[in-house]
Amino acid sequence: MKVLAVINPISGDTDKSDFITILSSEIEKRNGELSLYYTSGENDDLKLLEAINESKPDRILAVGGDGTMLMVARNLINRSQKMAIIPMGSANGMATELEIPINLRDAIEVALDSSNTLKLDLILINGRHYGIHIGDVGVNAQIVEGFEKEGSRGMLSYAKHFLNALQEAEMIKFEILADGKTYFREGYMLAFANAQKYGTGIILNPKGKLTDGRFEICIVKDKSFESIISAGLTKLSPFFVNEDSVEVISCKRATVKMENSQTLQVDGEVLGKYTDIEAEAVRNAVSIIVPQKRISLF
Ligand SMILES: Nc1ncnc2c1ncn2[C@@H]1O[C@H](COP(=O)(O)OP(=O)(O)OP(=O)(O)O)[C@@H](O)[C@H]1O
Repeated sequence: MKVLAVINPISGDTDKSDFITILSSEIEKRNGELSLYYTSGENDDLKLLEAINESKPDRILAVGGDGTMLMVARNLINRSQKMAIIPMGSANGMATELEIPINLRDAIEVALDSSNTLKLDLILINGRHYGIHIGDVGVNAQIVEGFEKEGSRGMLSYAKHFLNALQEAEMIKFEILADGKTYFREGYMLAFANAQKYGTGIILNPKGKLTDGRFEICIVKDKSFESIISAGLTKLSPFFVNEDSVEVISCKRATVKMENSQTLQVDGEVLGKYTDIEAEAVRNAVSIIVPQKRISLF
């Protein structure tokens, strides 16, 4: 078995050298071959494709957070290689969602030995940005933006920006065209959700399925949303955003228009400010290795 590990050296602010030692020895035990690609944050898409063409791996391990996972996933669309996730980010939303173990040895075992794969949908935003997890405008995008500007990482800093952004949150008017139907709505945020929850464990979209060829537009409408502060701080107990404060529209394709341009974040990356956002589900775009036995069924 040929394995390419795509490693984000800075994700989660953790050193990856112990992990690489364990991974090398586990691959050696299985008579496999390991190649490493370290992300630089510059031109990684192109360089990763070169690394894949050179090492011709059977499995590709995304070692980092959701951002690293998305970078690997979007480069595997229409390719035969399967990807696995080693959760080593500051928030590992997709790993949690897919029930990938947080314990590194267990995650390595799944990545190397499981034959169970899911064909995951992606969301294509404005025709050129892929998302795998959750993208949004409004209060959460402002937190991510503040977080990025400060150049800080980690949950505490996230919580600080969370509080600032919540205090300044404004109602935004949305004109939504989803699968041919028009909706006029107002809310503190609007999310394009492929998955159910954020990396913090906040469940935004309880009906989300990663493999159904659809995504959900979730409009958060009231300030009871403030209660998610506690969930943002603890990371421990999953918190359901009050059902009455979120409207969920399930669709395959949507356009959202806003009066004033709003910051858009997708999977933790700020893409810029937009007044118009188009989103489209890309069905079964990438094969992801998941544990042999999973509790929830997708
Ligand atoms: N060598 C590097 N130096 C600086 N940034 C990098 C490097 N490699 C990747 N990146 C950046 O790391 C980000 C992805 O991080 P990822 O989501 O995997 O981990 P994370 O710790 O969860 O991140 P975050 O702290 O943003 O939540 C991308 O913005 C990418 O451009």
